[in-house]
Amino acid sequence: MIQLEKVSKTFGAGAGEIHAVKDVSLNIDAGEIFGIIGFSGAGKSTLVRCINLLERPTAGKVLIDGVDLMGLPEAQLREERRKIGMIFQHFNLLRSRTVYQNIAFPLRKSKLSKTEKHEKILSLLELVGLSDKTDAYPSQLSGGQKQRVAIARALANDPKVLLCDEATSALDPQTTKSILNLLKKVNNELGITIVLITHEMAVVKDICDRVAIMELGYVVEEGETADVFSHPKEKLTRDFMDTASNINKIYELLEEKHELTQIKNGEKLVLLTYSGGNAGEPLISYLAQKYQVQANIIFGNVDILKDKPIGKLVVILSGEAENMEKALQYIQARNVEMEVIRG
Ligand SMILES: Nc1ncnc2c1ncn2[C@@H]1O[C@H](COP(=O)(O)OP(=O)(O)OP(=O)(O)O)[C@@H](O)[C@H]1O
Repeated sequence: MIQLEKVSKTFGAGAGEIHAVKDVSLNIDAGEIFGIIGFSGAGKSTLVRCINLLERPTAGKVLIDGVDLMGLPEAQLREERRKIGMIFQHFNLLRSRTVYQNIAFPLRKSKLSKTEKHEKILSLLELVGLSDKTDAYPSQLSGGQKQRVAIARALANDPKVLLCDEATSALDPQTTKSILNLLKKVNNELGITIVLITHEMAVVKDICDRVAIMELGYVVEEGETADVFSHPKEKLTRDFMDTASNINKIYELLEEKHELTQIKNGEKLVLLTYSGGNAGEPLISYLAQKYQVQANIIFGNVDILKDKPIGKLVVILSGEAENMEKALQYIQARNVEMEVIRG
């Protein structure tokens, strides 16, 4: 549905040249929720703005349903753009207009009759749960309510795609959750493809089917959300995963040489990462039964990524040297990732 082919975007020229997006190729399928994650300055906003040509790529191609947007004359491009709605971090509502008028705004050039427009606006208000705020002004609304108005406005022209530029970054965690639920509903009930960019792992974890990770203008890793985060190839991906779990706490304890992390001669402190079915519990009892290797759990965390559990356990393993060796081999054969932190 959305194809980006070797898209690059450069700002400025000469010594001040900034390569915001470099050689990015992505295929986003119809009906999916696709996340683009990266730290500030990675190029996410620029890339997402290239999808509707709010930024014109310096090189590469943008195709929507096979139509090459960069080859279109202005009038036709405007038409194609109506298929792509967009919402922003700071909502961008018209402050001097009511909720109703904000949603009506993109319909001013629509071919719908006055009654059809009115009905459309009422149904959008119902969809986003703001039927009782028709005549309110943006200043009278909470952040979450403002974003709901922005979503209704973005859906007014029945787009096929909704681009979300840090749409929940200005919201508290509970409001974020409710906006993400609304986006899921929009995706499920209206079949709209959603591309969202965020620096928050929690957002990706909750709703993205697939994800791309950006760094310095490049997409450095991409794939199904649970796969990418259960077997991260890049350090950056691992860092994102860690921001959403308590795993960093264990690294702090290690740094402090906390007594929990102290090991005796012959012991090993290991981090086990498992995903999907290969849960930690039977593994640990098996190590004791079969190899007489004891596992003392000092930290545990389970994340649910798009319905798939990803667990992390930090354990101290102790036992006879020969048995330990076999136990470690067994762990790896079980497809549980193992990192020896100490020992
Ligand atoms: N219009 C512009 N003119 C010049 N440089 C720009 C412009 N827009 C973005 N940049 C630069 O391009 C780089 C990528 O910025 P971009 O906003 O795309 O990153 P981001 O990952 O979305 O970060 P953030 O979340 O902080 O917005 C940055 O170095 C930024 O300063």
